[in-house]
Amino acid sequence: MMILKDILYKVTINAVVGSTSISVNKIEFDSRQIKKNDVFVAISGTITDGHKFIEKAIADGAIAIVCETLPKSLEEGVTYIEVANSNQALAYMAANYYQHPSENLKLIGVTGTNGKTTVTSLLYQLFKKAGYKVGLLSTVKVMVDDKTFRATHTTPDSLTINKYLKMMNDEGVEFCFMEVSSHGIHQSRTEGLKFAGGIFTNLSHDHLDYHDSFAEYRDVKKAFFDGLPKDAFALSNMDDKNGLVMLQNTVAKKYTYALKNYSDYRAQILENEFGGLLLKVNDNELWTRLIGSFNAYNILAIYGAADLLGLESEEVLRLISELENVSGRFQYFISEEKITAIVDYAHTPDALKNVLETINNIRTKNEELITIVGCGGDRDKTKRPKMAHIASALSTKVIFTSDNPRSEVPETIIEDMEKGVEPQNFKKTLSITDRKQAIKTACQMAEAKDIILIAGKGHETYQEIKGERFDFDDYKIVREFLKQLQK
Ligand SMILES: CC(=O)N[C@H]1[C@@H](OP(=O)(O)OP(=O)(O)OC[C@H]2O[C@@H](n3ccc(=O)[nH]c3=O)[C@H](O)[C@@H]2O)O[C@H](CO)[C@@H](O)[C@@H]1O[C@H](C)C(=O)N[C@@H](C)C(=O)N[C@H](CCC(=O)O)C(=O)O
Ligand SMILES: Nc1ncnc2c1ncn2[C@@H]1O[C@H](COP(=O)(O)OP(=O)(O)OP(=O)(O)O)[C@@H](O)[C@H]1O
Repeated sequence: MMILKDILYKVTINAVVGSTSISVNKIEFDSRQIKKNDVFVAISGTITDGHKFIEKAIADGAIAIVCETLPKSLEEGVTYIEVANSNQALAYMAANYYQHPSENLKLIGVTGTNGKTTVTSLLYQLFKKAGYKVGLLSTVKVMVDDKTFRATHTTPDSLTINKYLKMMNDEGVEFCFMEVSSHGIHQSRTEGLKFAGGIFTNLSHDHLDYHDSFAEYRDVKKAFFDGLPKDAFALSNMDDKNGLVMLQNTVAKKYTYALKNYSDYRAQILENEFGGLLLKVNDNELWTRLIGSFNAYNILAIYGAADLLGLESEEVLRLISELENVSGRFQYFISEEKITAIVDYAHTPDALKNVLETINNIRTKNEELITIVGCGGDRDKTKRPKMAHIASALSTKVIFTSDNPRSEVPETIIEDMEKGVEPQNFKKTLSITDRKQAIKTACQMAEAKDIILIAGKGHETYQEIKGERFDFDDYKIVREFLKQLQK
């Protein structure tokens, strides 16, 4: 139980009806979760409006309502708080309710289009190896030191974030690495948190189904850096054309990393092969099992962050060489028949291009590259032809297939993709709606030394069709087919 007044600290309040000295049990923003003496925060969402459920919340026991517009008729005995922004109010209320857990550890936020999961997960691994108690809030999973929890979002809602951070406090966690998505920033999920550092990976075409324009998407990311406190660090990628923009208005201490441009943390790729990367980082040689030039950026960001967080440079170099790739991120194996199968989460044009270029830089001319790729339903349609264009231009064969069609007809998504294929590349492409069948066909087509890339789903273990999730694991399926095909 907490006093409502205390939970409202720092919330921008327009009007109060009733007493704020009442005891409330917990905070909820979903009327379906309301129990007796809870406070209900009404949020106007993308599908519906929480304000429609105020009456229901009261009927189910809510004792206080936080909303942007007061209902026409007010219930006796219920406290109403009119706020400027419910999402923001929720974020401050969550931090107050859980006693500001972000202030009791070093919280590092990683934002950008690609690389968030890789950078946060590797930082988690690195700090664990260095002997610390560590937390992780990522798309793949949430870790409270050694305890694993299922992730529902890249950046969960503010109540969930604070709940996990409080658990981390209770476990004695010193560092927490969290992914900060543009949806998360836009919906104020990270507001009221005290960050000790922010890392920018890169910015490319993504989420234009949600944000109105690229400029808005960029400014949302920038807002995260604008909000960092003075004693935090802001570490940005100078090889990305928006790297400087991120640092423009922040009061945090600014640091940079790059492969091509002048920066605080610099790297040069000395070797790039299927076994890993050899880098020269600020005059030291660094070996990593991670593959591909984009991972040189991730490694550099990790190196910089570890340095800024006080880890000793030599130890960091040693520990980085022990890091394992994140599940579903360039996860690969080589079959008995010497066919290489790679599963990668690349589901944006940029990420797909990176992965394909990485493979093409490593493979020889007589090794074929068969790519299996699809695009999600109910999401940004403009990336469909772009991804098909990239896949068909950079592979020897391509199979277009389904990737979480959701409420859409999968064949229509594939047709949208096919529009991006240039005429001279048509003969390389094939469309097989059923993803399992597409993987099987690729396995049958492949010969020794060929490479199969299955892009888009990475660590996901389901296929989402018409609101239902069916078991589906690219890595498991390709392994089984390649095993069956062994002669
Ligand atoms: C588009 C989007 O971001 N939606 C998020 C948003 O929900 P919403 O705005 O759609 O909510 P809504 O359904 O309109 O409902 C409005 C309000 O009414 C309430 N309600 C609703 C029904 C009811 O009976 N009673 C009730 O009180 C809801 O609890 C909500 O508070 O707020 C919810 C609570 O925080 C999120 O769970 C939800 O994420 C949905 C599930 C989602 O898919 N989000 C994705 C797009 C997302 O956030 N992705 C990013 C990463 C993307 C990436 O980088 O790939 C992420 O950080 O995960
Ligand atoms: N620094 C990078 N630059 C470009 N591409 C990258 C980078 N790091 C990873 N990728 C590619 O993007 C894919 C997604 O990587 P990762 O999961 O780390 O990104 P993310 O930002 O967490 O994306 P999401 O929020 O959608 O999970 C990887 O599988 C890889 O192909």
